[in-house]
Amino acid sequence: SISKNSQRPFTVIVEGNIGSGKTTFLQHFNKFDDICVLAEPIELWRNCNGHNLLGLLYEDRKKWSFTFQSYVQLTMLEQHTKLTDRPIKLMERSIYSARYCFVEKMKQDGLLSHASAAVLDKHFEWVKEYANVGVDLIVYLRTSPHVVYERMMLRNRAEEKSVSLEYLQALHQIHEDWLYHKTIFSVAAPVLVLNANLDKSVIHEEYMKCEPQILNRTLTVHT
Ligand SMILES: Cc1cc2cn([C@H]3C[C@H](O)[C@@H](CO)O3)c(=O)nc2[nH]1
Repeated sequence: SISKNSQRPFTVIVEGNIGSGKTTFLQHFNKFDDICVLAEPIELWRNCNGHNLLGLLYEDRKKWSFTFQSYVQLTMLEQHTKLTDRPIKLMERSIYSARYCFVEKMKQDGLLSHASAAVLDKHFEWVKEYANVGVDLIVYLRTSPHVVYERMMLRNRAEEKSVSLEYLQALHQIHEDWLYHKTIFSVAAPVLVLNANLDKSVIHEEYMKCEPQILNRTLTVHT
């Protein structure tokens, strides 16, 4: 039988810490007509019917974590299932990093009650089972917490003023356990690890290394 994935484009997700260069990576691949590039829908999180959920999150994590992650999960589901006539879809983050990195961290920090986490988990499990959210390749922009902390401070995103080095270190460790050591959650697809500590002046050579894998149009029917 034709599986639910047969209509899906070759789907690549780019994962990494805050400040790991995901936007720069996506921009590098914008030039290919075959690729539908989907940046993280941060503007939706900044304006949900006029509410800046991202701002609220960083003002009071305990109060807004559930609200924020609920909306993130919906917007990422929208991106996963967004139709495109292009053979390849390249997404910044995913429904997987939402659950395995950010929700996980909020659970660890007690910012999500067990009840709230259970509701997010039920929603995630349903989506994984019944929605078209399959992935074919994960690009892991691997960085050191000190490097991304510097970049985050330089980028100076208003809402992120309160983000600490400790938070980035914890988020880094969760990404490492998930995508490098593969010791915590299931990994949805093969992982390509890039050294994303490299300076902007040479990082494009590192990105070019994975062009063959990303531009590869597997003709296999997804089973
Ligand atoms: C999927 C997903 C992305 C994402 C981003 N964020 C935060 C980290 C950054 O400060 C900002 C933009 O990535 O949003 C989050 O708290 N939870 C998330 N879940």
